[in-house]
Amino acid sequence: MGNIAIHGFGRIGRTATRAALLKNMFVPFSISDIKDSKALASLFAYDTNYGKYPGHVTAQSDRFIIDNNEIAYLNSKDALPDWGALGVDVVIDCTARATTRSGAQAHLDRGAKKVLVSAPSKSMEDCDAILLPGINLEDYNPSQHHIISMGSCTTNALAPVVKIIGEKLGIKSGFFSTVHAYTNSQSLTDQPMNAMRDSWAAAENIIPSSSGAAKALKFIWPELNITGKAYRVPVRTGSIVEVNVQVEKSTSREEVNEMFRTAASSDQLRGILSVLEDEFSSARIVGEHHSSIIDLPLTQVLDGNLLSVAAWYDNEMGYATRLVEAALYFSRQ
Ligand SMILES: NC(=O)c1ccc[n+]([C@@H]2O[C@H](COP(=O)([O-])OP(=O)(O)OC[C@H]3O[C@@H](n4cnc5c(N)ncnc54)[C@H](O)[C@@H]3O)[C@@H](O)[C@H]2O)c1
Repeated sequence: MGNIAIHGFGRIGRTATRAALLKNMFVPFSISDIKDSKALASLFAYDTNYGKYPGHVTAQSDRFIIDNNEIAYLNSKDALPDWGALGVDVVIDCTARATTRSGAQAHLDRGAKKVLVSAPSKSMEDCDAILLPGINLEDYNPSQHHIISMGSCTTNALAPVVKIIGEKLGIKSGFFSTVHAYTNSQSLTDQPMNAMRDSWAAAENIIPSSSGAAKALKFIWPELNITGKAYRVPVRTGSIVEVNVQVEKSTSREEVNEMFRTAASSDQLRGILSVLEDEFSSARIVGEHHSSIIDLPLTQVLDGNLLSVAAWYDNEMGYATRLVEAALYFSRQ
């Protein structure tokens, strides 16, 4: 297995590290950020969304000690780490700065072999592939794919839904809307932001927003005719995407729900897709490692061909778990 580095130790970087360590997947070779290591260690140890890390966490200026693992801390305020000299193979970029090709290429120029971007790239030209666990990870081509985007948390929640409905019933066209927790890209109180709607207080508003999920899905299924948007709402994590599609083949609510039950226990989607039989709210899925959790009681079918399906996802933990699984996969190829 090659060395994996976490670059950007914010919500996704810390949650990915927690998932990698607690699921015994790997110990990151290094963690890098531009902030103080002690502050970052404190945030890792005591997390508002996931509670106290169940182990020992301390920091010095150049390292974290988590459990019995010493993990190098590289402050990259002035320059990116020299990945080649360090022997790092896969950099998971969780800073939002690698969504352009030049931002991601900077890691390759510093000697990394692969960059895994924790977001949708700005355009198809800004990455070599969009690869999602359970969907198309096996399309990874080590000689061609060096900058890999894993899409967004919403992409990963939507993809199993689109895959199953597409394969079993055929999708003519459709819309999705995700009701999404707020994130650090929004404002705590009102202030002008680049995206106008982000200018209003995140914990006090329902904020319509764009979603890059449809664009990322088109990389996987170029013929897919789906588009959608997001509504950012005042929860700290935990989101739900509703997909409304017209299907080719007439179906029933019972048939659709049975399709998802079967898919959730399939080899390809076990651990990625799950189903809820009972009625819950978003608190139910906070901390879940599955990245697409179908709320079966919400499934609706109108006139046989108009279908509505809702999938929950912990936008942090579900996505971060897929991210470390993907990084591990690339590091082993
Ligand atoms: N939060 C979510 O629910 C979520 C889900 C999926 C994907 N994402 C994506 O993941 C990325 C990170 O999101 P986040 O919510 O973790 O953001 P965040 O603001 O919590 O974390 C970003 C981290 O990157 C660090 N950073 C900034 N510039 C840096 C630099 N030049 N070098 C090193 N570190 C730097 C920051 O100090 C911070 O710790 C974004 O692209 C976001 O779209 C977020």
